[in-house]
Amino acid sequence: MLATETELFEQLDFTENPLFERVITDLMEKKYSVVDNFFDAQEVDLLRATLMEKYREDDFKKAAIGNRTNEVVAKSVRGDFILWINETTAGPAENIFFSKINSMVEYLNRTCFMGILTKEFHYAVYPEGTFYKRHLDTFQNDGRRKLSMVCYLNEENWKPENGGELAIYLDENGTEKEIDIYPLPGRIVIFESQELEHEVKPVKVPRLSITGWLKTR
Ligand SMILES: O=C(O)CCC(=O)C(=O)O
Ligand SMILES: [Fe+2]
Repeated sequence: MLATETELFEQLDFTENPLFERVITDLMEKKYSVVDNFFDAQEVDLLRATLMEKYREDDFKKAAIGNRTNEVVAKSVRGDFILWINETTAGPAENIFFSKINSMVEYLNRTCFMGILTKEFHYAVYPEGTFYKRHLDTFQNDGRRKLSMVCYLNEENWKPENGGELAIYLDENGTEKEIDIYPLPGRIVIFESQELEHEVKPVKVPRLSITGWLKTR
């Protein structure tokens, strides 16, 4: 019967991905997920080299608070420098980055109907002494931001003394709980943009990353 055949094809075409399944479970249970070695050492090296090349060319801008209609550079809130990544003009490193991100997005849309339609990503460099005060990623009045994603690109020997933890604030039955996540190379953190307040603690050595948002429009 036709319907059954169609169903069968849909099943054949689908391979469960344990990593993405864990991300989904984490998001449902605690609104965030940390995946180590999402990018391997070679991929991190390539992405870091690309970031540094653009940084040296001085392409980065001081990050602003707010969107284009509400642009204020507030050093007291955040001290990072950013460069938006255009997927259509992406180089080799960024293509590797987007192909992994895209396969995860497809998986999320397919298995949990997340409805992710667009995404935006930027490189970020936090020079020594900078931070990003506690905030919610919807401060830009952008309700389309569904999931926030950060991918860390520092060198292998990142130490706790370097600071720069991502602190995520959870509400556990009315009590606040802080989770500190170190920016280890290859690690990604995904969390609910509309739900979780977070901050980047002051860094003692430059901290490199790609940050982005998966959006519903
Ligand atoms: O770099 C991080 O760990 C988080 C960055 C962040 O919160 C942001 O750019 O909105
Ligand atoms: Fe943020």
